[in-house]
Amino acid sequence: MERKKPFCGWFDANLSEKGKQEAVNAGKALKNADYQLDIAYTSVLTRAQETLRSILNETGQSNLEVVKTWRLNERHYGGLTGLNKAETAAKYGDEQVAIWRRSFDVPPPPMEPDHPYYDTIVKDARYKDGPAQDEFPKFESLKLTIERTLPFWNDVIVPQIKAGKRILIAAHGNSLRGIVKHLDQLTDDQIMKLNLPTGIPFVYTLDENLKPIESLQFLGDPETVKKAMEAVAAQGKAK
Ligand SMILES: O=C(O)[C@H](O)COP(=O)(O)O
Repeated sequence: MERKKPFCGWFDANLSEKGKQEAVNAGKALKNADYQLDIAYTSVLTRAQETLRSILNETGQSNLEVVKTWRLNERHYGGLTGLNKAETAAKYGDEQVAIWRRSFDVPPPPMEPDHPYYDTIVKDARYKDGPAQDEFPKFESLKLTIERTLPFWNDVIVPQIKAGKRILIAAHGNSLRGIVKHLDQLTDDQIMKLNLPTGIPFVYTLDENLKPIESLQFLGDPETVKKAMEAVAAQGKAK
């Protein structure tokens, strides 16, 4: 197991070598399933954009229209940003880290102006069109993440789906958990137990009322998906 995972949140980390390989594999899985796409959405963070680029290369659709928005960013991990997850668990306990990572509405501690990444993030030119400085997050729970992701889903993505477009979203564990919670109408308790695996695409086919015809379907064999979910969950354990 990899032991060096930091909380990234809005820190603009590059993909690891493993992440790059996972992105290629995700692209192959979509190609094998023969998905044709009309438009793609991603966050303003490099790791999601790199993932999307690899996927589109693999599927032979590198010219696809791509829309980037901070509203699909990973949740803002506040004062935990940059800290090693396993070391944080050793210091504060597995239970506290599980609350910070997966509780629905308990946010991590805030990112204060003396945090090493505060200026890098707040002053980053990619946020010039939003969020506004007085609304710029210092931390986000899943609840707060959903509050900024869902308006984009409803106002921008839903009209495209209604127009018959087939869409791809390359985003992050927690911004995607928000969309899954919304689509599958999961309770606050149910979403706490869901760890989305990295690098394994999942598919929704929606009916005319935008309700999933089937809930969350992964493009991977069940054993691989289960192991990948367990690996994500284990990142927050001291041992
Ligand atoms: O930003 C991060 O650190 C990860 O993308 C998601 O982290 P989590 O699985 O600990 O919530």
